Parts: sequence; C-alpha cells; structure tokens
Amino acid sequence: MIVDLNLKGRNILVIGAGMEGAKRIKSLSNQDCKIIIVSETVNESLYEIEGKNTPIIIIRRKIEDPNIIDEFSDIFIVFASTNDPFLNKKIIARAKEKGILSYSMDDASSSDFFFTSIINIDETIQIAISTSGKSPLMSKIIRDRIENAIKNIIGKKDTDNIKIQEFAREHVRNYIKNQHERRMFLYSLVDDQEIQELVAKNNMNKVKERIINTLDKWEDNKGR
Ligand SMILES: C[C@@]1(CC(=O)O)c2cc3[nH]c(cc4nc(cc5[nH]c(cc(n2)[C@H]1CCC(=O)O)[C@@](C)(CC(=O)O)[C@@H]5CCC(=O)O)C(CC(=O)O)=C4CCC(=O)O)c(CCC(=O)O)c3CC(=O)O
Ligand SMILES: NC(=O)C1=CN([C@@H]2O[C@H](COP(=O)(O)OP(=O)(O)OC[C@H]3O[C@@H](n4cnc5c(N)ncnc54)[C@H](O)[C@@H]3O)[C@@H](O)[C@H]2O)C=CC1
Repeated sequence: MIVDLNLKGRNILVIGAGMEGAKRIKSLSNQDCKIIIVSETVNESLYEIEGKNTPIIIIRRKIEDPNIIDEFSDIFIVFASTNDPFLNKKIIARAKEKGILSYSMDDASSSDFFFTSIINIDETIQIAISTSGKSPLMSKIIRDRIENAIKNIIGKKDTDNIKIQEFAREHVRNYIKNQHERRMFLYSLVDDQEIQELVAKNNMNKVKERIINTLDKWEDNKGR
C-alpha cells in the first residue's frame, strides 16, 4: 500500500551511512524530522548536510550489537543500512521486538516499507511508482517514461488549482457546515470559467477574493 508518510517532528535512527544510507538520509533531510546517524564511516556526500541547520546528529561509531537502538528514546523508524547483512538482520529483529518501524537496505522482505520511484511536479504533486521490491530497475525505467509523457497531462494549471483548493478548503469550513455542500463548492471552483481565466492570468489574489466573496454570498443565500 502506498501512503504519503508524515515524518514531522519524528526521530529517525539510521545505522550505516555509506553510499546507499546517504541517499536515504538525503530523502529524510527535507521531512522536518530529527535524524540520528550511527555509522563507523560516513559517506562524504553527507558532509554538506552535517554543518547545516538540519537536525542531524552523527555518531561515528562501529557497533556490534543491535541493542544500540535502546540507547535512544522515541525512535519512529530504524534504518538498517550497513553493508553487513548479519548486523542489518539483527537490527531489524531488535526494532521489531520493540515495535519500531524498520527498513532494511539489503532485505526487502523484512522491511516495513519500500522507497518508491518519485516524480515530483513543482514540489506540489508527487507520483510514486513501486514494484514492492520485485524490480527497482523497472520502477526507474517506468518513471523515466512517465516523466516524459506527463508534461502533456499535468501542468501549471493543476498546481495552481491545488493552491486554490488549499486556500478554499481552509476557508470553506468556516462558511459551509454541510460536508456535501463543501464538496460541491470545491468542485464548482474547478468548473468556474472566470476563476480558471484568472488562474491562467496568474491573478491568484483576485481568485482568493472571489472565493471569499462567493462564500459570503453562499451564507447569505442560506438566509442568515
Ligand atoms: C525494495 C527496495 C527497498 C528500498 O531500498 O527502498 C529496493 C531494494 C533494492 N534495490 C536494489 C538495487 C537497485 N535499486 C535501484 C534503484 C532504485 N531502488 C529503489 C527502491 C527500492 N530498492 C525498493 C523497491 C522499489 C520497487 O520495487 O519499486 C528506487 C525506486 C527508489 C530509491 O532508491 O529511492 C530507485 C530508483 C529511483 C529512480 O531513479 O527512480 C537500481 C537501479 C539503478 O541503480 O539504476 C538497482 C540496481 C538494479 C536492480 O537490482 O534492480 C537492491 C539490490 C542491491 C544488491 O544487488 O546488492 C535492493 C535490495 C533488495 O532487492 O533486497
Ligand atoms: N536498497 C537499495 O536500493 C540498495 C541496497 N544496496 C545494499 O545496501 C547495502 C549498503 O550498501 P552501501 O551503502 O553501498 O555500502 P557502503 O559500504 O557504502 O556503506 C556501508 C556503511 O555501513 C557502515 N558500517 C558497516 N558496518 C558497521 C558497523 N558494524 N557499525 C557501524 N557502521 C557500520 C560503514 O561504515 C559504511 O558507512 C549493501 O548491502 C547493498 O547490497 C545496494 C544498492 C541499492
């Protein structure tokens, strides 16, 4: 099942920060979570993140024992990403014992989740492709193919409409109490020719004004 994980404020423990671990750490580094790295050596691509404000703690230590997990509290996910399959296995087993979500870099079948191939459109829309560990290579090839075709399907109009919907959803709750009506109102914005013309002209302030005006009238219509 593909879900969009909210890691805000969570503590993530990454054990092993080589080439592959570093890729995962980079993906985590813009998720507003705290990253604790325990690794004998650290891939040099991480040096640039280390000095920055991102909440990352790097502990350079060779570990023998998966009980390292017990040294930290409130861990949400443990990444077992060393190049030692036996150690990774032990880390996963300990995490499972403790009921912590775990991810194995070298054994998909024991991971609680997989990374996906992601198409990111304007930091607003994400499309994820997964074969659930069957063939990461095919996920990548399919991503390439979709990325090329997608330019004709999803564009600025869609990302603008997402911003409008975000604004409207925030306000509509204060005006329309009934969920069916709220849904109808939100759909009506996408079908509203004038709004869509303003969107095309990049006049977002006018769109927002219009939304508020329409909502005001909506309430009037209810005779309040
Ligand atoms: C299970 C999973 C768990 C996880 O790591 O999350 C996993 C596991 C493993 N990958 C391995 C190898 C490769 N991985 C890639 C590429 C990607 N791998 C990604 C995800 C996943 N990889 C998860 C399943 C996702 C799915 O099934 O869809 C992508 C999509 C996302 C990302 O990495 O962020 C990213 C493409 C991003 C993009 O560009 O779009 C390539 C291709 C290349 O490098 O060119 C190869 C070499 C070719 C091959 O093996 O297919 C190995 C064997 C290591 C070994 O041989 O020792 C394992 C371990 C195992 O299978 O047990
Ligand atoms: N999931 C995926 O997409 C892929 C997974 N892999 C697998 O990932 C694993 C890791 O690969 P790389 O990152 O390339 O290896 P690497 O050799 O670059 O990194 C391994 C890291 O683990 C650390 N480490 C090893 N033993 C340790 C210990 N006892 N205590 C503390 N730190 C320790 C090392 O210091 C190093 O930083 C391999 O098993 C590989 O098969 C490889 C390619 C893709």
